[in-house]
Amino acid sequence: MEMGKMKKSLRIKIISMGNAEVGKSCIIKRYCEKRFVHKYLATIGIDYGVTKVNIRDKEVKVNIFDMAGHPIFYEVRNEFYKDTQGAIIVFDVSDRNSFEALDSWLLELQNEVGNQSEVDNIAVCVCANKTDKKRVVDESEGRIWADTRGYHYFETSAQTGEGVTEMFQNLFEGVVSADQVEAIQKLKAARSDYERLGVQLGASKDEVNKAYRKLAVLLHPDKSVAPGSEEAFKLLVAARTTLLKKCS
Ligand SMILES: Nc1nc2c(ncn2[C@@H]2O[C@H](COP(=O)(O)OP(=O)(O)OP(=O)(O)O)[C@@H](O)[C@H]2O)c(=O)[nH]1
Repeated sequence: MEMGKMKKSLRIKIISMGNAEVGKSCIIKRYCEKRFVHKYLATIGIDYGVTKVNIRDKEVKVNIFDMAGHPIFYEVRNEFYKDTQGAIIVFDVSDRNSFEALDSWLLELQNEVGNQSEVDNIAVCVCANKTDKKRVVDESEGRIWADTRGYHYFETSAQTGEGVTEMFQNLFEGVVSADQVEAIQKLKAARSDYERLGVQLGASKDEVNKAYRKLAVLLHPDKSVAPGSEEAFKLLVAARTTLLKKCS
């Protein structure tokens, strides 16, 4: 079989958070349009969809878990936080309660993910939605909330489309850097340890170590949340070990 055909496409997991009726589903639908495969799992209060996006020329599959915002669905939502790489946290600019609820959504995220370093690795975009409506929460208030927590802030309207594409693009780029994507794909597709490290046959110890370090910085599981980086890192370590043995 041709190697190229065996390459798995990259996958990322995104969730939506925010009070009921703030417009989470509408934002997602607006973005995904015709490419959105929509399955409503009514009994568990979650909408699940898959879309494909290009992040700087790399095709990435995005699994979107659209959470029901109503408190009664908490027991259903909580199991979907695991392994999340990106999150949109939405409030409605015409509803102050939904803005004031943002901290409790963050708390839910922290509680469910558990590990703080994992939480820190999640790319988060704050959406001030329904900007087409009469607002009661100013842009400056929303922006300050997001900035003080280190999140990107976007003003969106699922109705007019304002800010939606820009917000998702930013989110995806926050999850997967182009260099990481490329390094993972190359490592997985490579057919020899030399190819994995990108060194010539008969490379010296120094060359092997140098090539290893360059890739390890990108792929170390503590640093990379790009999908597949853990597996790629293992391949990298194994390739280096084998080649170093050959050098001595
Ligand atoms: N004017 C206006 N209405 C919006 C906008 N986005 C969503 N809505 C409306 O707000 C309501 C709720 O939208 P949904 O997307 O279903 O809200 P949700 O956050 O997914 O709600 P839950 O699934 O209950 O958590 C719908 O009636 C939408 O038509 C927007 O940008 N502008």
